[in-house]
Parts: sequence; structure tokens; C-alpha cells
Amino acid sequence: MIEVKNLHKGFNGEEILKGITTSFKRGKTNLIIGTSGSGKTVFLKCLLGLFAPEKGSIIYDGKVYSELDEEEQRGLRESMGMVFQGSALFDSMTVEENIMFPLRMFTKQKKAEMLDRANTVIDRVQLINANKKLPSEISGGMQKRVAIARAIVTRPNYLFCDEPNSGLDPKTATVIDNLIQEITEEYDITTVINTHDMNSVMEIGEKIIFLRYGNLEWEGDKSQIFKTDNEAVTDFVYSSNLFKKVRNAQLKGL
Ligand SMILES: Nc1ncnc2c1ncn2[C@@H]1O[C@H](COP(=O)(O)OP(=O)(O)OP(=O)(O)O)[C@@H](O)[C@H]1O
Repeated sequence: MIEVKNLHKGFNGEEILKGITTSFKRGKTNLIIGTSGSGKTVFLKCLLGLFAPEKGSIIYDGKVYSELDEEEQRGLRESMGMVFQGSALFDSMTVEENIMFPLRMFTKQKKAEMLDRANTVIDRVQLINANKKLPSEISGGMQKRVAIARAIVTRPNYLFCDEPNSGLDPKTATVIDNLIQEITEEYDITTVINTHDMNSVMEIGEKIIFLRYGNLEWEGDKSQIFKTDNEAVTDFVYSSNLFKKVRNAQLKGL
């Protein structure tokens, strides 16, 4: 579980996050949504320990990050997995080498042990016959599977994903969303996903926080977001023509 209390973060005197308080449960897919520039990425970077907040605290399963010493903070960061926007795979490494990379960086395991663990996660994300391929030789959906496998290979307690299905067709995007949700539940990980994708919201939004101008404007789940009266949220949700049509059809009882 991650608890965030009164989090403030700014740059050059401009406040970007203006006192966010929320919590993210273990085993659940937690989504951050909001308009462009609302502070979602800054918030995610604070959760990753990449930005130090000016005020407030982030508590990881009872451990207050700012109260840990350097080594404890490093240990905590090593228990985090990250799926970057656009996958961010190493072009010159095979799928298998990409996935083993965090084990090489953070553990002293022997090669056979690393290979064994890599193959376990390769099976879990259902990457078939891809071990020796380069990222350029596999599809975008498969690249995401590699990115997810690499993020979970170290058995993280926390998984952060930045736009994990950007650039994928809607069907593949849903498959990737569902894979992240299944893994989150199966391995009991606290997962936080930064997304613009309303399909993801509908599919895996077990907890959703909506940021607006650096404030937490609304929070709830996927069943509540379509019923809320909050104007900023409905503006955002129904900004796509497709969702507007669905809403109008619902209102007309079609
Ligand atoms: N390292 C930084 N230094 C200075 N300002 C920054 C830095 N990182 C982000 N900002 C500013 O913080 C604000 C929020 O940016 P952020 O990237 O978090 O928005 P976002 O909600 O993720 O937007 P988008 O959906 O477009 O990715 C922006 O005005 C941005 O310019």
C-alpha cells in the first residue's frame, strides 16, 4: 500500500502539485488521470523517488520515504518496477537480455539463475519464441510484454506504468491492460498507472484519481466515474465523441 499525505512539489517557485492526499492499495490497479499538464508525471516521479517533495510524505507499506536513510531509500527503490512510455527497451539487446538487465544491475545472481527467472516471467507474460529476438523484430504489443516482464523480473512490491498502452491498437491495449491487472493481483503488487486512455479506465480502473491543476479533483472507481456529477471529470470523460454518443444513448435509454 502507498499512502500519500499532503504532497507538494514545484519547480522554480511554481507549485505543480498542491497538496495531494490519497492512497493506493496492494493487489489493485490504481490509475492517475487528468488533463495535460495537471501534474500526473510529476506525481508518478515523486512516487518513484525521483523527485523529492517540498512538503508532505509518501509512505510505502508503513515506511515514510523521507525518514529512511540513503541505503534504505535505495532498497525501497529497488522494490519498484517501472514500465516506461514507449517501452524503452535496449535496441541492441535481445528480449532475454533486456529482461535480465535489472537482475544484472541489482542482484548478484549467477547467469543460470537469472536465465531461469527471466524465463519464468517470459512465460508469465506469454512471450512465445521471442527470447533471442531484438526489440525491432517484434510487434509493439510484444514489446510491451517485454517491458512488463522486465519490470516484474525482480519481484517488485510496487509497479509504476507511464502510459503503458500508448501506440497500441485498442484490442492489444486491452490485452496489455488485463495482463497488468492479472499480474498485480497474482503477485499482490501495488500498481499505479498514468494514463490518458478511457478504455483503460473502464477496463482496469479499480481506483482512479483525477488530477486537475495539481489538485486531487476527484477519486473513485470505474463504476463511479461514469455517474459522477463532478463537471471537470465528466468534461474529461466525455471529451471523446464516442463516449459522448454512448452517454447520449444511455440518457435516451437506447
Ligand atoms: N523537471 C521539471 N522542471 C520544471 N517544470 C517541470 C518539470 N517537470 C514537469 N514540469 C512542469 O510541471 C507541469 C506538469 O507536468 P506533468 O508532466 O506532470 O504533466 P502531465 O499531467 O503528466 O501532462 P501530460 O498528460 O501532457 O503528460 C508542467 O507545467 C511542466 O512543465
